[in-house]
Amino acid sequence: MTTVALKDVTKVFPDGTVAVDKVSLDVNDGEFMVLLGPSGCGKSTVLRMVAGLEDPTSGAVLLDGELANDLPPRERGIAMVFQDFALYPHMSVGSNIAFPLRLSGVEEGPRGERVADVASALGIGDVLGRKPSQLSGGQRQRVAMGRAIVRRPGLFLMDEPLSNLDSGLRAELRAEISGLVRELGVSTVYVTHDQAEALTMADRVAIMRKGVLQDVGTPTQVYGRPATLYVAAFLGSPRMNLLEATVYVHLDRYVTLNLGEQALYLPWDDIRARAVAHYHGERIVVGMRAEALTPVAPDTPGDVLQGRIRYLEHHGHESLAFLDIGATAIVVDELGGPATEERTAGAGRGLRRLGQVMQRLTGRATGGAGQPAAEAQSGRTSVLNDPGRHHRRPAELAVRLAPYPAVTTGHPMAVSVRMDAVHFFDERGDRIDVGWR
Ligand SMILES: Nc1ncnc2c1ncn2[C@@H]1O[C@H](COP(=O)(O)OP(=O)(O)OP(=O)(O)O)[C@@H](O)[C@H]1O
Repeated sequence: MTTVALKDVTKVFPDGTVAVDKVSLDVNDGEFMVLLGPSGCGKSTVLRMVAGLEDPTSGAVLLDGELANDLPPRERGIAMVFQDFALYPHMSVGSNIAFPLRLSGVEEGPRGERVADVASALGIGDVLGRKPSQLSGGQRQRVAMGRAIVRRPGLFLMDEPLSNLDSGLRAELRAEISGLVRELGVSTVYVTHDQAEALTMADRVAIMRKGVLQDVGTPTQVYGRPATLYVAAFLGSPRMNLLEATVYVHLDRYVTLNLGEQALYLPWDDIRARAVAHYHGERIVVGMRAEALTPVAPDTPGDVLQGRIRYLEHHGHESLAFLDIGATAIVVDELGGPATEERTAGAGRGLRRLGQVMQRLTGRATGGAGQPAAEAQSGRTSVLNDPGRHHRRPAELAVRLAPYPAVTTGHPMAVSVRMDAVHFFDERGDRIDVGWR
C-alpha cells in the first residue's frame, strides 16, 4: 500500500492566506492517519495536496518515497470520499459502484464480481438495483465508500465523510469504516474536526491549528501526553483544567506551584521537578483533566485543593461540578467545535464571551478576568499574555461526580489531585517535561 511523506509543505493561496505552514508528516504503510482540527485549520488543503488537487507552494509530497508534486491526480493510485458524496442520480447503486471499473476498462464479468463483493462487505448487497434517491443517508455513504474501495486503491483520502449524517449513524459508520479500512490494509488519511471520530478511528492523529501541525501521535499519546497547550485544550470533554501557576523551587525538596490562594507541590524525586524548576519565579500553565481529580473529605492530607461549587451540570451518566478554587484559568481560543460552547465555562459563558468580543473590539479589558494593561501591550506572544488567542479568567475547576450528587451550588468541596496526571506547559504553550514521549 502507498506511504505518504510530507516534507515542509506550505500552501499560500493567491490572496495571501497561509492555509498550511511547513507541515511535515509521514503516513506509514496501511496506517489510518486522522487529520484533526477546527474549521479552517488547513486539514482539507493538506488532503487536497496529497490528492494532487492543489499544488504546494513549497515543500515536497512523496508517495511511496517518490516525489509526487507534479504527478496528476489520476496517477496517484488514490480514492477519495468526501462529505458531499456525489453519486450519479440516474445510475443504479450497482452502476455507481462499478463506474470507476468501467472507466479503467475492467470487463463485465470481473466487474460484477468485484461490485458484489464490495457491496456485500458494506451491507448494501440488497439495494444494488436502486437509485441513490431511494437510499437512506447511511446507505448513500456506503455506496460512496464502495465506489472508492472497488478500485483497490493504495491510499484512501476521506474528507469529513460522516459529517452529513446523524450522530447514531456516524458512530455506527465510523466503526464500520475503520474496520473495513483495516481489513483492506489500505493506508488512509481521514480529515475531521470531530475529536471522538479521531480518537476512536485513528492509528495516529495529527492535530492542526492555523495551518501548523501541533502534535502527532497515537490517540493515547495525544490525549494522555499532549505536546502543546492547544492540543491539551482541544482534546477531551470536559476540557482540561488549565491553571496559571507561579513556580518556586525549594532545592532538593520540592517545587511549589502557586495557584493563587492555594498551591500544589511537586516532590524533588518526581522526574518532572527539575524541568519545571527551570521556571523558578515565572508563570507556567498547570493542566489537569477532570479524571485526575477526586472529591475527598475536606481534611484529607496530601495534594488536595479546596473549593466551593460554583455550579453543577447534569449529563445523565455523570455530573460535573465547577469549583471556585481562587485560581486563574488560561482559556485557549480558536478551539472551535461544540465543546468550547458547551463544556468550557458553564453558566457565565454567555456574558464572558460577550466580554471577550467587547475586549477585542475596544482593545480594552472589561475588568476582573481581563489582561493587565501592561501585559496586553507588551506584544510578546505568550499564552499567558496573548489576548488574541488566549485569555485569563477566574478558574472553574471541572470535577467529575456521580450522576445526581448530594451536593449543590455553594457547597464546599475538596478534591485530591493525581500529581502524576498533571501536565505542565510553558508560556509559549509547549509542554515542559523530560523524555515525555
Ligand atoms: N482557494 C482558496 N483561496 C483562499 N483561501 C482558501 C482557499 N481554500 C481554502 N482557503 C483558506 O485556507 C484555510 C484552510 O482551509 P481548509 O479548507 O484547508 O481548512 P479545513 O481545516 O479543512 O476547514 P473545514 O473543516 O472548515 O473544511 C482557511 O482559512 C480557508 O479559508
